[in-house]
Order: sequence, then C-alpha cells, then structure tokens
Amino acid sequence: MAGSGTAHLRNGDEVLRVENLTVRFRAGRNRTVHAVSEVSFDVARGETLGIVGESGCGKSSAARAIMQMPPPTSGSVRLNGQELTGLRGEALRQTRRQLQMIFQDPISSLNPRRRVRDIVAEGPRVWGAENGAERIDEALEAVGLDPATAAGRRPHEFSGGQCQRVSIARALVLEPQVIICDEPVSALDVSVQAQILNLLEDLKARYRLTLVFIAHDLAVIKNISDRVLVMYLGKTCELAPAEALVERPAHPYTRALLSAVPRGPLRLTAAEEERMGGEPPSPIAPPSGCRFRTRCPRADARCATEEPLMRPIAPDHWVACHHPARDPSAFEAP
Ligand SMILES: Nc1ncnc2c1ncn2[C@@H]1O[C@H](COP(=O)(O)OP(=O)(O)OP(=O)(O)O)[C@@H](O)[C@H]1O
Repeated sequence: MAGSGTAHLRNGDEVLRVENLTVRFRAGRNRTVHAVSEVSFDVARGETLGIVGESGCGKSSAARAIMQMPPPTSGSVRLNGQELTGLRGEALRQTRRQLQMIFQDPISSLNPRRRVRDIVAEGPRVWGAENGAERIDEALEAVGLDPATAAGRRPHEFSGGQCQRVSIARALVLEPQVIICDEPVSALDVSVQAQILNLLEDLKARYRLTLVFIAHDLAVIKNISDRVLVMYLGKTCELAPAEALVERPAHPYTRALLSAVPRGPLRLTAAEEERMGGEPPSPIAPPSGCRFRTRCPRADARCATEEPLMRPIAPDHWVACHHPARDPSAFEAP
C-alpha cells in the first residue's frame, strides 16, 4: 500500500526525522492491527510538534516506536542523523538518553514503592552521570518542587499534577534533546492542565528542548505547538503551522476535530456532522484509498481507489486529501 508520501519532510538540521513509520500488531490468527501506517515527519531543534487525533488513531504506538519500545514494524527513526531502528543493547541505551518520554498517567508511571529522589536518580545512576545529587535537586527545582520536602516522599503522597512534575524531572535530569509527551495532561484536572502546559513551555525555552506533544484534544495542542500533525486511523492527514491549521483547516477530518474545540472558530454543517459522527472503522480492516472516506462528506469514487499523498496547499501547509477545503489552485506549489 502506498504511504502518504514524504514530500513534506524538510531537509534541514532536524533533530528528529521519522520516515514511513509503520506499526502493526498481530491480533489473533490472520488478523493484523494497522496501528501506524507510513507516517513521516521531522522536528527541528527547539520546535514543538503537536500530534493530534482521536483515541485509537495510533499516537501512542507511534510514540513508543520512536522510542524503540518496541521498534517499529518498518520505517526509519533518526535522531541527529543517527538511525535508531537497527540499534540494540548498549548502543540503543546510550542513544535513548537523548530521547525521553512523559506518559499520560503520572501516578501509574511512577514506581509507588520508591521515593522521589530515587525515581529521579534512576536514570543518572544507570547512565553513570556525575554530580547525581546536585542534578536531582536542580531537576526538582526546575519543575517547581522543593527538593527538601519532595525528595523523600513517595508518589502516593502527591497529587496527579505533582506526580507529573516528578515524571518531567525524571526526564529532564538526563538532559535529553527531545521529550515525547504522550497525553501528559489528559489525566489531570483542567486547572492543573494549564500549570503543566506552562511548565513544559518554560522548560522548553530554558533548556532549548525539542518536544513532540501528543494529545487527542486540538484545544490543548494548538496553543503549545509550533506545527501540528493530524492523524486518522494510523495515517497522516494534515501538517501545518498551528495557527494556519486552526484558521484554515484543509482536511475534512481536521475540520471535525476543530469543531469539537469549545468556543472554537468552526461549526460543522448538519451534513458534515451526520457523516462524521460515530466511530472510526477498525484498524484491522482499514478502508481502501483514503482511510477517512467512509466518514468524509466530500468523498467520491476516487477516494476509494487512490490514496491521497501529502501535497502543499500553502507554504509549510500540507494535506493528504483529494478534495481539501481550500482551493489548492490558488497556491503555487514550490
Ligand atoms: N499491543 C497491542 N496489540 C494489539 N493492538 C494494539 C496494541 N497496542 C495498540 N493497539 C491498537 O492499535 C491502535 C492504535 O492504538 P494507540 O494506543 O496507538 O492509539 P492512540 O491514538 O494512542 O489512542 P489512545 O489515545 O486511546 O491511547 C488501536 O486500535 C489499539 O487498539
């Protein structure tokens, strides 16, 4: 099956470059889950790339495949030009230090039996880093926790937001280049969400971090991301600077996601709503051609037979759709 293409990849000094990432799972006899299918993107140093899509579209599978936990079924993941997919053992471990992940559920992602100091110290100990104690204090302070009172406690003594701060300190202490944040605020109260998002933005600027920020909610993604990649049923639909994506969504699926943003700029027509409601098809038997066609108000016969490739409709704005919302002829492709 043809992928969504790689024409949208830039050729610069990207820190992370993911090409044709594919993750498939066996699901019983002769059944395969097509969780991620030939997804490509790059992330420049200091950039935040948001990845958005509804539950089950393959965001976490893609994140774990980038981390090589486990490696993807196929495709390439390069960190500073180094291919990660073939690395094993010590070589992979050394490289992983540069690439850290923060998970959705902060409480269950922390070992309940260990004290915060030991949780944050685990990485530096494994990697043989020097100045362990100083680094841990610095990391805890950076995430807004007082080392004197926090370091000796265990995760259950903290709120969800504080546990997420500990997770962030655990990642930060290794001085990674890239942090993959997989739904880092979805399990938190709305009031705490904003605090964690602000913290991530501060840390990004202070330590010149590169972030991949995954969420199902475009309202969260649009404020924190420089560019946003939209995924549907394991495929890439659209990639654009956050502002352009919100103001000029081209893919019908992006329009659907935007219409769900409270007080957002876009409401679907009744016809769109009727067609796009309901559940996505199973990733065990994804539709032919464009995967969104079974819910798409614009779909025609071509969409069933020909998979749309990513193509530019404005500078830095790419869409994989045969019938994008804006008239592509108004823009001259580079
Ligand atoms: N280990 C596994 N074995 C079989 N199927 C899996 C496995 N992990 C994920 N899947 C399936 O792969 C698809 C993508 O799942 P994934 O968790 O990556 O999506 P997601 O967008 O991150 O969703 P969520 O936000 O709900 O976690 C889903 O259909 C899921 O059921």
